Amino acid sequence: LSEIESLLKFKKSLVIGRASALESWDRKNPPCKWIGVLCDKEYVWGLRLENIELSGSLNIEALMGLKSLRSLSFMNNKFRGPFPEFKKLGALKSIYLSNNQFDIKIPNDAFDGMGWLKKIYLEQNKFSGEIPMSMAKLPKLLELRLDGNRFTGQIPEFIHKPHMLNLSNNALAGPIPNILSTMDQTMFEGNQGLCGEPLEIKCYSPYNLSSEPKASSKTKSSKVLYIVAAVVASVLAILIILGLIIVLCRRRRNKQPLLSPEPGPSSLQKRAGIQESDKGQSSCHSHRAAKRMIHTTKLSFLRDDKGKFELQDLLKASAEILGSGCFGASYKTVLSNGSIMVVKRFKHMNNAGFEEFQEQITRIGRLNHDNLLPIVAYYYKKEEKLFVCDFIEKGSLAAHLHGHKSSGYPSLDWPTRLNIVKGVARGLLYLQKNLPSLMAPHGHLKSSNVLLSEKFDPIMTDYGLIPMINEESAQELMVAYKSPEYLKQSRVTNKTDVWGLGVLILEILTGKVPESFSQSDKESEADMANWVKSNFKGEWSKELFDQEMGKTNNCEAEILKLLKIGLSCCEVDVEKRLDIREVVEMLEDLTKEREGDDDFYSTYASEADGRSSRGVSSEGINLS
Ligand SMILES: Nc1ncnc2c1ncn2[C@@H]1O[C@H](COP(=O)(O)OP(=O)(O)OP(=O)(O)O)[C@@H](O)[C@H]1O
Repeated sequence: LSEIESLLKFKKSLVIGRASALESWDRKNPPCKWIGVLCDKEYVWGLRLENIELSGSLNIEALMGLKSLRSLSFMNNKFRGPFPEFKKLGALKSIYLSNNQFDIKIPNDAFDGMGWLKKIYLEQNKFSGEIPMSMAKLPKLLELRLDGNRFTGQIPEFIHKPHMLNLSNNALAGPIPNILSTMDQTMFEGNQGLCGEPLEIKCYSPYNLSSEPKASSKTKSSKVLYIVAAVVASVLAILIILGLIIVLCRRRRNKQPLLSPEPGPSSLQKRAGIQESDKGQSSCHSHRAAKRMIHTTKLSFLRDDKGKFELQDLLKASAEILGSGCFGASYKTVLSNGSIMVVKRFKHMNNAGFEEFQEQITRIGRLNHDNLLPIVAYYYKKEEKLFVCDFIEKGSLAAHLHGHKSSGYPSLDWPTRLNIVKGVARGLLYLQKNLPSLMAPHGHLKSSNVLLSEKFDPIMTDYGLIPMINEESAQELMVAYKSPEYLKQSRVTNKTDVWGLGVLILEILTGKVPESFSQSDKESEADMANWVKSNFKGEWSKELFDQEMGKTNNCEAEILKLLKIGLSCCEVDVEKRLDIREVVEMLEDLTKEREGDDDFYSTYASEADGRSSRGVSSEGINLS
């Protein structure tokens, strides 16, 4: 078959959700002009069909006519069904199937004979069963992502250590093979049964016995022990479930409502139009129903340092609207115990079912970092989600940069701005390490989602939400999907948050609103970088930088360095863009020369007119 015939045959096996997505796949155009077909010297070397709601089957056999084919990407689609027969394409170097709906076991020999395969991305599907042995035996494997699936059993012995491996959030058990023991521990997190280095969980019998080749009698006894342990665990689990069901049924019989009777519309209720939930009318036939009932009628707490309060307390409290974003409005409410909380109401959040939602929110709830605002509690109902968190008095970075005159706060000075950038970068690095299953662990970084603490340290909100937001709304509303890689190649990568940070740096330095550069082709934030690039002549210029920054106090060299870091973060080519670890290091280096100069802030304070806290008044402007 010619390349055209092969591709058209392959297309026939696809069901295309977005009707016009493959319109260009037509005989009248050469295949190298077709959408998603990547060519090198007129030969097809890759297919990149991402984010176009593809389903149906992947007719790998049809692609055998493409002799130069090396890379296949079908990420972010709706494929399911049998595992594609990639091994028929022995010269493939990379396979991307992330974020699809595969819910099958991968045959053990699925990768046999794929001697050139370097990259396998299968994360965020529902693959089950054991990790295939043929995968662990690939001689050139460099990058492997299997996170966010349902793989079970032990990790096979890899014949060599991949550069990048992510097995987090599966159901793997047993000892981590020695060869992988020096990898980052986050790559194994979220697997209940794994033990050994790099996790801080010691392997006890039976797994520590089976980690090395053993005499057959030992293997047998470890198997027996394992079976006994599994039986005991199952019996215990059944007893706990039965106990829970009995407790819930008794509660119901005693007619103890989970929510007290509604006294009439309350303030938050009135303002937000929040409906009271089903009041637990469901029967308690199963544990699952019981569990769901709890979560549809009560607030679920992720932290307990705020004391417990009920949904009713929130609904009764007086509420003030803080603002409305793309996903809904945020309200400030004062509880009867005096705590001031913010309730954010989320629309467009039905991407994940109840269990997936809960998994993701639990992951977010485990995070703990000074530059991340924790979610205190949440309320789940199919059509409505509420997130509750602390009220941050000083409000958002956006308000301080673009509306400080009306907010009554002085404008932000240079050291404060630099401190904000550093904190945001550290927070992003932490997110990347701790939510490794997400391509863009923040995904929605913008100045209104950076709040400022009492000491003007940044506290980020609205992170980790991508898996929960409806796909179409995410593509329309979330910052990550406005990145050049999404607009040009329909992909979000693990450097997408870096691009968001770059835009934030440019916003902080220029005082310009990124959205004001919006064009009809929607490449708004990339245009802000272009604007800076075309106005930056490599040296200090009064026009480029925010006049509200006040005196720059001989820090021009540092400011210029930060601008260059910001521009490197906005590099359109993802490969050339810095990664977040590099950005953090560069930011730490930026002020190395004045390290140990504890007087920096105070000197600054004394020289900046009218500076209160860590801001300067606009009268102090003196950009030299
Ligand atoms: N915990 C909080 N404390 C103080 N102000 C907050 C808090 N959470 C949000 N805000 C502010 O409330 C306003 C509305 O926030 P909200 O998150 O609803 O929308 P947004 O950030 O403008 O957009 P998006 O919905 O895209 O995140 C913003 O100005 C935000 O900075």
